[in-house]
Formats: sequence, C-alpha cells, structure tokens
Amino acid sequence: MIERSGLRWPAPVKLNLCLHITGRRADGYHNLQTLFQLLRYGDFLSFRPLEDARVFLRNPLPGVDDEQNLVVRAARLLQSATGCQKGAIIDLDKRVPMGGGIGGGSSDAATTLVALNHYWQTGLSLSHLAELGLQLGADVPVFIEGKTAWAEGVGERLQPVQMPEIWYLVVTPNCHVSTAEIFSHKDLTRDSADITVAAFLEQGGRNDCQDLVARLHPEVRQVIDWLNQFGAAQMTGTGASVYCAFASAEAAQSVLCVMPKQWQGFVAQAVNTSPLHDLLQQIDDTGA
Ligand SMILES: C[C@](O)(CO)[C@H](O)COP(=O)(O)OP(=O)(O)OC[C@H]1O[C@@H](n2ccc(N)nc2=O)[C@H](O)[C@@H]1O
Ligand SMILES: Nc1ncnc2c1ncn2[C@@H]1O[C@H](COP(=O)(O)OP(=O)(O)OP(=O)(O)O)[C@@H](O)[C@H]1O
Repeated sequence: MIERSGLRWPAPVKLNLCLHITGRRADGYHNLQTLFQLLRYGDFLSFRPLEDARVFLRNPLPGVDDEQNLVVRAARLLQSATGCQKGAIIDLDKRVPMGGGIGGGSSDAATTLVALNHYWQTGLSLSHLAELGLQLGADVPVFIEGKTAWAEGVGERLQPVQMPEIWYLVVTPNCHVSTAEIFSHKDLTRDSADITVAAFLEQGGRNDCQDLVARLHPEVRQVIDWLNQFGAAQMTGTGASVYCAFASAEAAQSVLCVMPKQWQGFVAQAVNTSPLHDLLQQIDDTGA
C-alpha cells in the first residue's frame, strides 16, 4: 500500500456518444445501449486512511448531505461489503457541474471504491468493485473498469472500444434535469432496436432522451442550437450537458471563448483508458 500524502486520485467524467433505450425492465429501470466515452477531465479526491471506522468528508457539497454524498456512500458500502473497520478523511475537489449527465457523482463514487480498496487493503478485484458500485448508480461500473466502452443492460455490461482521442467541448446550461423524471416520462421513446457496436461505429447513434429533454427544458434546446453552428451537437445522458467534437484542443477552445456567459463549459480530450487507471498503473510500477 502506498500512503504518499497528497496523492490526487482522478475521477474523470464520461459522455454518452449515443443513448438508445431498448426496453423497460420489471423493476422500472431501462435497458439501454450506449457508448461511454471517458474524458481526461473531472474531479480529484485525496484520502487519509484512519485506523477506526469514521468517514469524514472535508469539503461538503452545497445541497448534498454528507451521508447522501456518493463518496461517503461508497466508503460505507466498501466497509459493509468487506467488514473492514478502517475509515478515512476524504478531500473532494469538485470541478465538474453536478447533475450534468457527465457522471460526476458516479465517478467520485468509483474512485472512492478503488482508492479505499487500495488504502484499506480490502483486496477486491475491479470486477467485484464494479458489481458493488452498481448499487450506487448505473454509471459507476464503467468508471471502475476504466475503459471507454460500449455498454448494454443498464450500463453494466461493458465491452471496451478504441475511439479516436479527439477533443470535446462540453456545455452545461443553468438548469437541472432529473434523471428519474426523464426515465419515467410518458413520452420517452423506449423501443429502439438493438444494434451492434460495429453498426454504431459505422453509422453513429442518437440520444433517445434528447428531444424530450429539449422540449421540457428550453435552455437545453438553446445550447444544442448554438453548438450546432460549430458541428454536430448531442446531449449526454439525460442532460443537461451538450457536447460537440473537434479535431484539436485549439478548435474547441476557440468556440468555448465565444460561448454565452450564462453557461458553463470545458474542453477535454477523449481517452480510451481512465486517468484513474493510469494512476493505478503508476502505483504498481513504483512497487506498491
Ligand atoms: C442516463 C445515464 O447517465 C446514461 O449513462 C445513466 O443511465 C443514469 O445513470 P445514473 O445517474 O447512475 O442513474 P441512477 O442513479 O442509477 O438512476 C437514477 C434514476 O433513473 C432511472 N433509471 C436509471 C438508469 C436506467 N438504466 N434506467 C432508469 O430507469 C431510475 O428511475 C433511477 O431511479
Ligand atoms: N459526489 C457527488 N458529486 C455530485 N453529485 C452528487 C455527489 N454525491 C451525491 N450527489 C447527488 O447526485 C446528483 C447527480 O449527480 P451527478 O453529478 O452524478 O449527475 P449526472 O452528471 O447527471 O450523472 P449521470 O450522468 O450519472 O446521470 C446530484 O444532483 C447530487 O444531488
């Protein structure tokens, strides 16, 4: 175990390069097909392990009770799944918009499971951690497995895919879209035909939630229309963020520079391997 103080654990975000809803399960959850594209951009966490079972979050999030924070919930879940009696003081450097459809909270949870599994020496495999993480959210497993991937089921059946490491501009309007509300809306399209990953790679795909979200939240429509001037804009997850691909960082940055000020935006590179896994590799290489 490495206990270097100041080790910063990345929690990268994702884009859904398509989101096809193919059916509704008996428990109300939806089966989907999506391409999870990981980005080199996200939150950072640091951990100080404790010899007793207390879990502290040093910087609470506005509007989120510490016990509801996915970071604390992930730590408690690992304790209860393994019987581990250790704890941690956790620093969360929150950089990404909350509730934006880019999986920020899910990625924080995934990084917490992976990091505490390391510090507490609980010895779970990544696939066991991914299975645990699914209890916290449908987007958690992909961040634990750490590969850009084609996903089925509710997002837990993952097949790594190599995608071009191009650049994305991601724009988040100032409105909140509830994932549960969109998935339970009567007008949501739930009968998309299953396609193969090869068909997606050849023809691309769409986001089945996009038209509904844009109708319910006109600001999302405005972002789509604005970004469409520069390329093919698409919404990620259930919104509210919208993205557009660029061949270079400079091209994406030049559009960010003229973005209306009422929106938040960032430019990030697409990556096939999560920065979290780059760090794990570095830890391995330096002889943990
Ligand atoms: C839209 C996506 O972001 C695509 O990556 C995910 O499918 C959503 O993942 P998430 O935010 O981790 O969602 P969860 O916290 O698991 O679920 C939030 C709510 O959305 C609905 N939900 C979510 C995922 C799914 N496949 N079907 C659903 O019906 C459920 O009502 C659930 O109560
Ligand atoms: N560490 C956390 N970071 C962000 N949100 C959190 C966290 N813990 C709990 N939450 C709650 O989860 C909600 C959704 O957060 P998140 O940023 O993951 O949404 P999202 O980007 O839409 O995710 P997804 O794409 O997985 O649907 C927030 O509105 C907040 O109430």
